Amino acid sequence: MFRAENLKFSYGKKEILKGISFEINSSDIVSILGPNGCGKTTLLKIMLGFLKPTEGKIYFDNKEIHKIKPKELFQKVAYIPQIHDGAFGYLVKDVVLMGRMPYKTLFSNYNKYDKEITLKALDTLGILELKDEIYTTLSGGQRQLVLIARAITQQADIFIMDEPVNGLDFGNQYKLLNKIKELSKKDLTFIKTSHYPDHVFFVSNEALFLDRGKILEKGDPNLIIREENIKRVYNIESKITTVYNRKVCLAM
Ligand SMILES: Nc1ncnc2c1ncn2[C@@H]1O[C@H](COP(=O)(O)OP(=O)(O)OP(=O)(O)O)[C@@H](O)[C@H]1O
Repeated sequence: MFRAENLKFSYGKKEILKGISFEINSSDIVSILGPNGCGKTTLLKIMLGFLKPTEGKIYFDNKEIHKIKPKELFQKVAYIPQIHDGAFGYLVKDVVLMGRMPYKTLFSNYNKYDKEITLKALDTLGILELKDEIYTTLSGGQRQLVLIARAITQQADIFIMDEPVNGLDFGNQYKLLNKIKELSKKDLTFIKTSHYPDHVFFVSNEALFLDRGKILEKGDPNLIIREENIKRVYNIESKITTVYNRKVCLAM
C-alpha cells in the first residue's frame, strides 16, 4: 500500500530524513518510534502528500503520492494530527461531519446518511454526549477523540495518527488502543507515531525505529524493541520483561 524508496527530506539546509525505504501493508498497525525531533511527523506529512521529499519516492497503491488528487487520497487515508486548535466556534458534531468532505462536490450539502454516520462515529468513541458542545471548549484529550471520530466518518481505510494518545487520560489511552485493535480486524490500517514502547507492544504488529534520519530497524515489535535499541535511540537504560503475558519496557 505505502512504499517508500530512499526518501530524503530537508527543511532548508537541515537534513531530517537521510534515505529511508519501507513498505506498509494493509491491516497493519504500524508504530513509528524515535526521539523528539527525529522526523516522525515529517515522515507522516510526506506520506500524506503535504510535504514533497527532497529525494526518493513515496507511493500509495503504486502511484506516487503527489500525483494522486487530494480528494481521492482522503477518501482512503485519514489524518489525525497531533495538535489541533482550529474549527473555532464549531459544534463537535459539525467538526465530525467535516469528515464527509472528500465525498462532496463544491455545492452539495451533507445528507441524512452523512449525519447518521457522524452520530455513529461519536457513539463508537463513547463521546456522543459531547455532540452539541463547542469544539474549542473541549480538553485536549476530548478533542483528540473528536478527531478520531471525524476520521471514522471519513470512512477511510488507513488512519495516519500523530501521537494519538497524547493528552488522553490513562483509561482513554488504553480504550483508544483497544479501539485501534478492534478496527484493524475490520481491514483498517493504522500508521501512528508513539513515544511509548509499552503501547507499541500492546497494539502494533509492526514497528519502525527512526534514528538519526535513518531506519534503525523495522519489523515485529517483539523483535526490534530491545534494550540495546532503547539505549541507542533514547540514551536510557531499560529492562524489557513479560508481565501477565504482556511485554513491557521499564526505564531504569
Ligand atoms: N516547518 C519546519 N521548518 C523547519 N524545521 C522544521 C519544520 N517542522 C519541523 N522542523 C524540524 O524538523 C525536525 C523534525 O521534526 P518532526 O516534527 O518531524 O519531529 P518528530 O519526530 O515528530 O518530533 P516529536 O517527537 O517531538 O513530535 C525538528 O528538528 C523540527 O524542529
